Amino acid sequence: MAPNPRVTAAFRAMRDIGIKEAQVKPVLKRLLKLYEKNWELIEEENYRALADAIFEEEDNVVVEQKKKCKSTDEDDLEEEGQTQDEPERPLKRLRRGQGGPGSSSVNACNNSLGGSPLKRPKVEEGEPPDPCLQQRPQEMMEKPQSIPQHGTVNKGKQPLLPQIASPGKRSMSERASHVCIREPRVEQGIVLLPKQKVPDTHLLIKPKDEPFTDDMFTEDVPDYEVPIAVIHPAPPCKVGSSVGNDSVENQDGPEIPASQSLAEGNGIDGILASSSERGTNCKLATIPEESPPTLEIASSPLGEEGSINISPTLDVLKESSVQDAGGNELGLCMPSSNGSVNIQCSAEVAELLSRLPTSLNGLDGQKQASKKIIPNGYTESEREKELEDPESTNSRCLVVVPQQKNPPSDLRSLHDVNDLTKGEERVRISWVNEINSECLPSFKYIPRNLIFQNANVNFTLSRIGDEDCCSACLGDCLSLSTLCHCANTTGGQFAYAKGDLLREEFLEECISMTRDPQRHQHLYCRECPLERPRIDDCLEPCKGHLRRKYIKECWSKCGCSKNCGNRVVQRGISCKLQVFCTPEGKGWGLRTLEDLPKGAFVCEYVGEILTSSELYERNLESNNSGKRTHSVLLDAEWGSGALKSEEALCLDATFFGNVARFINHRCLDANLVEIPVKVETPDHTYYHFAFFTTRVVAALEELTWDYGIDFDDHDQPVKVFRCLCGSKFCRNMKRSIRSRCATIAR
Ligand SMILES: C[S@@+](CC[C@H](N)C(=O)[O-])C[C@H]1O[C@@H](n2cnc3c(N)ncnc32)[C@H](O)[C@@H]1O
Repeated sequence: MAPNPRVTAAFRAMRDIGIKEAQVKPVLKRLLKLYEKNWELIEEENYRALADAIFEEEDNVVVEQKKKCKSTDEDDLEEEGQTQDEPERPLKRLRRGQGGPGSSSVNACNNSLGGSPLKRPKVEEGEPPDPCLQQRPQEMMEKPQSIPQHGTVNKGKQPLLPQIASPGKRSMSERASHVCIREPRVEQGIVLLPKQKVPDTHLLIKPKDEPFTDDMFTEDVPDYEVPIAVIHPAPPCKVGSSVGNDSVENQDGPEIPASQSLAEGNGIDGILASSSERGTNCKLATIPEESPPTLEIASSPLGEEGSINISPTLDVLKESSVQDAGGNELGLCMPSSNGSVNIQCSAEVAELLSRLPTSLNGLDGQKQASKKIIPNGYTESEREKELEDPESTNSRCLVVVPQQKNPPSDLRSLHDVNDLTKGEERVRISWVNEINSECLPSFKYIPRNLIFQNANVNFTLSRIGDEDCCSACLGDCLSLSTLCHCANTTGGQFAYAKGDLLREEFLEECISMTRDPQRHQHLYCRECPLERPRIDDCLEPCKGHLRRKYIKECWSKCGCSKNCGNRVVQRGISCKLQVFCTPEGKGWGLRTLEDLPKGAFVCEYVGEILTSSELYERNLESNNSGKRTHSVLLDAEWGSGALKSEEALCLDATFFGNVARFINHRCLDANLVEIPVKVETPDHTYYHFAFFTTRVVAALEELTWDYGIDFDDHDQPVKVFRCLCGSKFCRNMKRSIRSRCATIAR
């Protein structure tokens, strides 16, 4: 009998992700029985249910084997070490927890299974982390403190990376706003080694465990969490098209005249009202065919419509098309009175748009060349002044935002399709929606972090000692025969090699920290800012912080030139990027329009600098109003014991941010890695959060980073989105089968 083509296809799909037929067969049989031969359930999402079930099965085998392997000795650890050295095996991170004494037996068991992908380490509750891999709190703290007992008090959660903070509620919508949750669950039988968690700094009341249910897969609930950035403030009408993006040196620096944005006028364009208006509430004008070639564009911050005449006829708008850098046809989202519509637009139209009055196209910053700006945004004169007068520092890199808790809800903005940065960056960054009629969410584009209010970020020159700068250097520090002081932070070598790329060795170390944090040192705070007393006034022990590698760039006090090879992040974005609507349903994403080499700087995560308390307050407010925030916790060098709760800093890009707010998550094998960068201050609490490529990235590839979410963590304070990253190492895959089985069992 001829083999059932559906069976053959299933085998093929599994083979593609490295699963053998022998493994597939029994599971497939069981699934068919379970689903009453409903093949659709098995086939959808590229056999996700099948893959999940196979992994589930493997896990069960691991548990079984683990019981038998309790007595495994240190040889197993060595064996694991070898396994972890395998090149390009990004699933390492999924084995987190391996390597400790308590886990060695597990490793042996896992290894004996032949290293099937997507294996999750099983960890014994209460087992301590590997002393070789972690620096104990006793060693790190001024006063000794007992090691947090994982799986007991601490529940094994340990923050590892700068994370995105979470709000206090757990409704699905609120969960969407918290991107980087590194909080792997601790469950019976799971080894507790350095954990990935984004501790919930901002919760007064810690939500109870909430098991995953199938609710997120039902019809009445969005299939995945609606992206934060898309949901929050409602968009005004926007012109949505792209003509690719030109790389333009912005000679004028970041200063943009108040007149340039369509929505400017109230000082904080980009901040919109309610999230519910998103996507449907664009104030758009329908243009009947016979109507004159005038496009009505809602342009005022308050929503009044400003009328601008554009010469092309509607026919041009409707019949032509514009192509992006990849030659794809691009849609142009034009105004209409009954909602946003996608109209094909010609390159001429796109060109016309770029020739709109500068007050409308946001590009007039480029025409003003009155001041000479050095790449980090300082004018020469400002820099000189800063050197003369230490008190006058901080002037450019950080600006104190006028007090403004939440932006007024009646302000609107347009994002220029040719350059959503409005000339704030050295390059233009376009945006395009080839999928639907959604416009970009509203936010104010800022190229550098801004202090919101209370963040204690101190840039005074006097705090930078001679050992922290290279005042005697000239030109390019990377070309010097002897290394200058600025290489000290990075172990006597600069992080960068020639050509603005990271040194391979340095980059690999950073990638390893992200993908396999258990192998790296952790620090423990005496009083962890993330564990500040909540409602019960009881300070929980620190769960540990990954001691990350830093880049330390030359800065204002250094004598080298602005083109010094050790100044990369501070010069800003230089590659061609584009924000686009992802076809997979992840909302907006960021892609490169040119090939990028490995180790290249892409962009920083820019936002408002808040203390964790401020973010906490903001999240509370947001939760009440249904808005969302997305934020990154700056915790790369905590653990000295000196950091107080209110000093813990975060970046929130919800209202003010740059392109990084559009970077989506990808499990494990993301093409970007985040690295802390010190530019203006030796402070450990503040640094830049910069993204570099982990490999060569081809033009038009989406740029992604691993938020560090543990999709299996039932104890996570927020319900994370349903991951659509498409990685074969996706940590979210297993969830779907569980919820399906739960549904069927009911
Ligand atoms: C920082 S935003 C990234 C940009 C976002 N896609 C947007 O449209 O603004 C994070 C949100 O994007 C969505 N997202 C990111 N990565 C995703 C993924 N792998 N699968 C599904 N949704 C994802 C989630 O809704 C998440 O809360």
